[in-house]
Formats: sequence, structure tokens, C-alpha cells
Amino acid sequence: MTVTALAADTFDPASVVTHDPVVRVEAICKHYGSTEALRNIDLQFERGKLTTLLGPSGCGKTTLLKIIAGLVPATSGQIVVNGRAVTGPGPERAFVFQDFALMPWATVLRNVGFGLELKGMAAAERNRIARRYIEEVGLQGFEDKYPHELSGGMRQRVGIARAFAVNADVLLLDEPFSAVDEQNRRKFQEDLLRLVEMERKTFIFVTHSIEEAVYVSDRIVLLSPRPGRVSNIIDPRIDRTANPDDIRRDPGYLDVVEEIWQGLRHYAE
Ligand SMILES: Nc1ncnc2c1ncn2[C@@H]1O[C@H](COP(=O)(O)OP(=O)(O)OP(=O)(O)O)[C@@H](O)[C@H]1O
Repeated sequence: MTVTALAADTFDPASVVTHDPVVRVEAICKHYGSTEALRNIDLQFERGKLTTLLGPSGCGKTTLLKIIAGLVPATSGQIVVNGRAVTGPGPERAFVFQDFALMPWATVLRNVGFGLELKGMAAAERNRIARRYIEEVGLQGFEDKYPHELSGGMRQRVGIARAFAVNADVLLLDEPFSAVDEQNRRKFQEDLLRLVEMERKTFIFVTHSIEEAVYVSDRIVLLSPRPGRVSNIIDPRIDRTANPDDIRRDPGYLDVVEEIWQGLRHYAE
């Protein structure tokens, strides 16, 4: 297994340019009143790859994800998805919220199929698709349960299945595993890698965990403290066919974790 990373603070800005960008972030700036959250962000995201946004608390990770989603307007700059400028939310982008955002009155089946219901898809067809993704995330047998009958980890799986069911090109995941215990988190990370492999979509992921970022990412974008700017881009080239426990023990993996930690430690509170 080889794990390689660019040296900290020496990344080549040209490396943000990819061959087949599905999402282009162009000169994005964001102010909330007098708070400058993001400054001049340029990034590109490819199909079939998972990119993680990592950086100190308050550096604008969630803001950037929401701007890409079209949920928050940028102050300047633009987001281009599949060649079209984003003006709001769209069906080619699905957002997985930190708090799952499930409908408490609806069953797992209805929650997972909700995006398709909004599109006006007939019940038989949307239930067929919803069941497929319920199975994919390991929740078969729970179709008729309600969110309050599920653990936090299971609710998160419902949120992920819902995002996949709408067949969006771009999956935006805002700390999706933060509310689950360590054991479940590792299982999710493995599930996520499997979905990235199978689905060939563009994944943009926010996490606070350096280990998680190195484990799941094709590319890690490090943001500086507020105002968030791109401070480094790291490509941890991990052999995903290796056993997960072996990956986590591999000196190359541990070196990348250490390098990122050294870059971020002086921002830690
Ligand atoms: N709706 C808002 N109104 C005003 N300020 C906001 C709003 N949303 C975010 N901010 C501010 O913008 C900055 C970036 O916030 P954001 O949540 O995007 O950062 P983050 O990197 O995701 O943070 P964390 O790692 O703590 O989740 C912070 O200073 C935050 O207080």
C-alpha cells in the first residue's frame, strides 16, 4: 500500500483543476454581515471521487457545502454543476444533514422515498427504489419503523439512503457520522467507501476527524481558519482493497494523519 501526500503549504494551485469536473467552485466569497466566512475559494470535484473539507472549527466547511447545495447564497463567485451555474437547490445535488432531518411521522420506507415522492414518482416505483437503498445501507426489515424506534446510527442510514434514492450526481455530506459511536462510525466509513466505489457519484464530505478524512478520501482540502481559504490539498492514495484494520495501522496512512495534524494543531483550542 502506498500513501502519498503533497508537502504541507506547498500545494500547487493548479492541482485544484481536474479532468472531468462535475462541480466547479469559482472564486467563492461569503460574508455573514460583517463576518467574513470564506475568501476566494476555487475548487473542482470529479465524478467517482470523494473529497473531504477539513479545517478548524468555524473555517466555513458547512458554509461551503451549503453554498454548493444552493441552500446558502454566496456573496460573490459562482458554483457550476454539470456545466450550469447554481441558483438554488437542484435534483442533481443531495444533502445529508448532520441531524439527519427525517420526518418523525413517516416510516423508514416513506422517509427514504420522500425525495422521489416530491418528484411525483408513483408509489410502486419509489417504494421499489427506496427498498433497494434501505437494503444497501443494511436496514432491511426496518421499512415500517418510525425514526423514534431507531438508534442514531440507523437514523443516519435512513438519511444516507434517502440521499442515494434520488439518484443525485452530487452527494453533499455534512459530518454525517458525528452523532454515532466509534464502532458504528467505522462501519459507516466502510459502507461509504463501498457506495463511492459502486455509485460513481461526486462526494463532498465534511468531517472534523483527520483519521476519518484520510481513511475515506481521494482528496482532502484543508481550509485555513476564518476567513476560510484553501491552505493545502492532500491526495492520500490508499489501497482500498487492503483490510480496513491494516490500512489504519499502515505507516503511510499514519504519516498523512500526522502531517495533517501538524498543520492543524496550532489552531486547536
Ligand atoms: N447563518 C449564519 N449567520 C451568521 N454567521 C454564520 C452563519 N452560519 C455560519 N456563520 C459563521 O460563519 C463562520 C463559518 O461557519 P461554518 O459553520 O460554515 O464553519 P464550519 O467550519 O462548518 O464550523 P464547525 O467546524 O464548527 O462546524 C463561523 O464563524 C460561523 O459563526
